[in-house]
Amino acid sequence: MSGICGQKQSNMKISESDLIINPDGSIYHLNLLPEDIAETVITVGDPDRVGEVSKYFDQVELKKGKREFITHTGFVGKKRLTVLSTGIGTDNIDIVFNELDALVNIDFETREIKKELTSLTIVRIGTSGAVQPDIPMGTLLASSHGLGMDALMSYYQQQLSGDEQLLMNDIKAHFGHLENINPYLTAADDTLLNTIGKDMHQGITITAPGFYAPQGRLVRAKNAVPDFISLINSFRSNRRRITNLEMETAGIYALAKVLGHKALSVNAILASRVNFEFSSNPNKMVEQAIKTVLERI
Ligand SMILES: O=P(O)(O)O[C@H]1O[C@H](CO)[C@@H](O)[C@H]1O
Ligand SMILES: O=c1cc[nH]c(=O)[nH]1
Repeated sequence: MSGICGQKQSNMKISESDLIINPDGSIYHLNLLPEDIAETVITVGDPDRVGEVSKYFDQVELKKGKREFITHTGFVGKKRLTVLSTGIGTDNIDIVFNELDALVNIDFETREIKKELTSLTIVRIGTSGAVQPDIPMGTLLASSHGLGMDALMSYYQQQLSGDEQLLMNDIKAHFGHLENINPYLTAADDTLLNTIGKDMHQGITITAPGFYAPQGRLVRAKNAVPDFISLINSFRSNRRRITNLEMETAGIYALAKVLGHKALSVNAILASRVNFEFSSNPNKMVEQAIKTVLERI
């Protein structure tokens, strides 16, 4: 088929260069067939964490992978679950979320958008650093919002709710002097936040486009934004505050909403950036996060 360029419409075929399907019928990067994924998906950053989640499955029906994208699908009791690694960063989230959505919402035979769309439930189990002194290492934190400091959502159309817009106004006022950063904001799925995230610490998670200077770390290269952690942890909007830093949540929340999926990010806090501490036993904290999410999902 020759390529149809431009914006996709629901009655148009999506071209072979916009949506790449491998010769075996699988989606380009994830290497998955539509039937390979469950409607509830756990994402993790680290490919090695996929097995740490699926070891709790009662039955594993599928293990596939390509590059950093490792997928296991199986059952916990009667519930079918997929766990999938995204690797690091929102550039990978762009790939994972567009391809997960294509697996459920595009007919791979006709290359058309399906008439009935499926809304996936997607829960990230990640690691993160806290920026508030009362959030110690070992905390399990559910992100009420993802605040992206990367560029991903400069390339997508996004509509904010009234609440998101009010919070965004305060964010723009606080961070407006950082001329090269164009922040974006999306709330968690409310139901997931109040079920899986219930009784967890909750707060705004900043998603950074890097681990070092973009998270206020100073090793040898000089930082362009001085006192970044103080700038972050002094932000307030009514009773809302920024609680932690990592590298995927904002992209996940924003693309999930754009594509009609439900998302929550649960963070095992491995670092306290204000107390200059990093966990000596990160695996134990991640294990706790995995068990808690699997009990509640
Ligand atoms: O442990 P994961 O899920 O990868 O999450 C965090 O750890 C990585 C950085 O070390 C980034 O991906 C960050 O978001
Ligand atoms: O400080 C931290 C810890 C884990 N992951 C991050 O991105 N930052």
